[in-house]
Amino acid sequence: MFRSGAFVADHVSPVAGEQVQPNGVDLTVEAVFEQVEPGRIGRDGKRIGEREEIEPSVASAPEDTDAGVPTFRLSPGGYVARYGETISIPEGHVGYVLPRSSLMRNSAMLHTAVWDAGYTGRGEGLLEVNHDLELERGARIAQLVFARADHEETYDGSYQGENIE
Ligand SMILES: O=c1ccn([C@H]2C[C@H](O)[C@@H](COP(=O)(O)OP(=O)(O)OP(=O)(O)O)O2)c(=O)[nH]1
Repeated sequence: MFRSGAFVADHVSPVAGEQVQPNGVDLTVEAVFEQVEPGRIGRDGKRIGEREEIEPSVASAPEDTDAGVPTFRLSPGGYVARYGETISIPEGHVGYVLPRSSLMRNSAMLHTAVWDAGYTGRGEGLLEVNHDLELERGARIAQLVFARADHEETYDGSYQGENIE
């Protein structure tokens, strides 16, 4: 059974009222990276390839609708997007992040994996861009939902506590 958005919101920080949806909490994009070196997935262990952070630009022309708002201007390619919220998956639950459909409607997609019980961090997703895309920093790109789930242990992997200042 999936939990309510109000329940999910208790495990997301920071969260504004407008991010809380009936069945989950909207996540925003805080940073975007482009991988520049090979990574490796081994039978034991893995190495995450080096990345470069994409700098958002700020339009200053008064006629621009996004004047003053840092905006990632992305050409087609694969990017790693970091969410703006710290997420904690409570025991007895599993998390899923689903993309906002407006991304798909703009020929982009957010690919995500399983969020384990016990994980805390500011996680990441793979942003696939198939057509030039302007993404304002802080824009909502995804929704986090929680389902009740049995588990033996809690998450204790290398991403525990990632990206928390
Ligand atoms: O789209 C996702 C899915 C998960 N996570 C976080 C939460 C999850 O608990 C953690 C680890 O995910 P997973 O277990 O799939 O990664 P792994 O490659 O198996 O890492 P590890 O070896 O640490 O288990 O990463 C994300 O940031 N983004």
